[in-house]
Amino acid sequence: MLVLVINCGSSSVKYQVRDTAATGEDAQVIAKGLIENIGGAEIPTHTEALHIMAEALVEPLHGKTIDAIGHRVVHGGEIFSEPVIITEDVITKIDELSPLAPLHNPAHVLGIRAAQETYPGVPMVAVFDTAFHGTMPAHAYRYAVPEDFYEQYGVRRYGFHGTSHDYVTGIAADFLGVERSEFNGVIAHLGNGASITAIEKGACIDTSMGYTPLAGLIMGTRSGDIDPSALTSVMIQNPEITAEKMDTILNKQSGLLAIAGNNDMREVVEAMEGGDERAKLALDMTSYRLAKYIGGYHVAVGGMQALVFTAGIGENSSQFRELAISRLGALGIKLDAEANLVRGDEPRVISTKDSAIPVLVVPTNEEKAIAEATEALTK
Ligand SMILES: Nc1ncnc2c1ncn2[C@@H]1O[C@H](COP(=O)(O)OP(=O)(O)O)[C@@H](O)[C@H]1O
Ligand SMILES: CC(=O)OP(=O)(O)O
Ligand SMILES: [Mg+2]
Repeated sequence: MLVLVINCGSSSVKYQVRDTAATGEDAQVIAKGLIENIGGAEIPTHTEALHIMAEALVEPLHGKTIDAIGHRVVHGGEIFSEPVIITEDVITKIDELSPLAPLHNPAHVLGIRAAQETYPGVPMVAVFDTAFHGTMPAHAYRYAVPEDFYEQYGVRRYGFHGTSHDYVTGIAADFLGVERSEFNGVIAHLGNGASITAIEKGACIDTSMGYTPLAGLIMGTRSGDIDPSALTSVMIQNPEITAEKMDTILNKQSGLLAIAGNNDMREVVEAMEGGDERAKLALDMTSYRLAKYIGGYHVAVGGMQALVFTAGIGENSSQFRELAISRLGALGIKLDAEANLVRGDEPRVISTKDSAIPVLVVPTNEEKAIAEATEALTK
């Protein structure tokens, strides 16, 4: 089956056409691309972006047609606990969840509408980042604020990157030769956005992102956890900082960017190695925060059988992994410095044989997971 996977961001569209029947990643990926700067003069809306994508796909498709389209949707609220066929009602609900993911959901709706125009009649599926986290118990997802916040505004922890955490959990259990339903682990998805998930018996019982993808770990441009009173205090002292401005500051002008002056992990590591103090502080803060979460989730899952790194930084930055793992001595975790330098697309162990808990690197593949979910609902 030929599945077009679309990940519509606010100003970009990432896409892949995958042949789910082919064997191996290289054979499955028929075409992929990234269209940026939507909203500018050349590509004013998602409709034009999808036209550009459709044009770019004509040649690699060789006259074959797309059988189904899978859309990554960041927020499914409490409504969607698994992938669904997209209907008018589903689009309305994704739109209604926009206050919970103002950067993401409105773009998804535009992308779905544009895909309907560009590929009329092709069945479409929405795959939600939040869905995998639906198994969290109330003591993990509730916040200790008045009941009304939850009842009226849906204020609770939802969690994100679920497609990745789910996929990586399955691969890690397989790799360790453990039944997924018996697997307890901690998965660190470290990309531009970063989140960590506590896995008990193969399911999510806690995760670091919250009501929005701002919470938890320190990320490229997002602050992660911060005392909310600090923000209200700053806003009271400086009324020019409106709620909208504060939201932008915390999501786009914080994290590594705020402390190190750069949000690209490669460049921050390079700067630290060159003696840059700001870069060093930023990496110390980021790895310390991560290590605290790992310790906490080790307790939450009743003792992890493995710690797993994935996504852009988790898969590629041996330096950042080393910084984080060097803080985990209390858990008896020991890094194998040589294994940590090995690169590749396969799951691998980066801890020593006598490490109390194995540490793995497992490459994620959200597009593959979305294509498979789309196929399952449309074939
Ligand atoms: N070779 C590498 N070494 C260190 N960091 C890397 C490397 N490749 C990518 N990264 C980092 O991965 C992050 C992007 O991760 P990715 O999972 O692609 O994010 P997203 O999907 O959210 O755009 C960036 O911080 C980038 O610096
Ligand atoms: C939900 C989220 O943080 O997504 P991304 O990592 O793609 O920004
Ligand atoms: Mg990502």
